[in-house]
Amino acid sequence: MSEAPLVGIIMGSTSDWPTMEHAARTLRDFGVAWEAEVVSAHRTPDKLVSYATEARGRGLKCIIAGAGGAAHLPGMTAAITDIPVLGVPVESKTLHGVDSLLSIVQMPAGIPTATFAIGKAGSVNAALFAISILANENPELAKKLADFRSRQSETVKAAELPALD
Ligand SMILES: Nc1c(C(=O)O)ncn1[C@@H]1O[C@H](COP(=O)(O)O)[C@@H](O)[C@H]1O
Repeated sequence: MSEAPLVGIIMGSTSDWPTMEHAARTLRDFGVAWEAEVVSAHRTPDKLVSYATEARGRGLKCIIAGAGGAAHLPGMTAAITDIPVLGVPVESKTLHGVDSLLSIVQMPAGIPTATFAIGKAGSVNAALFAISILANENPELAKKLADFRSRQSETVKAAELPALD
């Protein structure tokens, strides 16, 4: 039997998966149980309501929501559930994700929605942020996060710049 997911990854369209899979890969690398689904505030509003309403009861500790363009999904999810919602602006073709970023970040006071960088960096960081939320109550996960950070530092310190021609 597979473990019950602790982190839900939702996205407005299958076209967001090349961005959002980085969140899934990061969670998988840390051994955190996750699930991923397409849920759209615009195209499947009833599915959004049921997903967000049931999230806490199903044991999800936070939701990573990625969307592009008029990216209402993260904010609308946060409007329905009070578990943390981490928004990832997906890079759009016409406005390069600035539209997505501004749609997610400018929430009215009272409905907080965390907002990450546009694209892959935001997707990875949303997952690392979810891991740090879970690590508050899970010392084993906290140790994995600390080890990840020190490995990352060592890699950067050991990096060498190319010689000039
Ligand atoms: N921003 C939203 C929402 C929403 O916020 O509910 N639903 C779909 N979308 C976005 O529309 C873009 C284009 O979608 P298609 O590629 O399916 O046309 C995607 O980036 C998706 O996140």
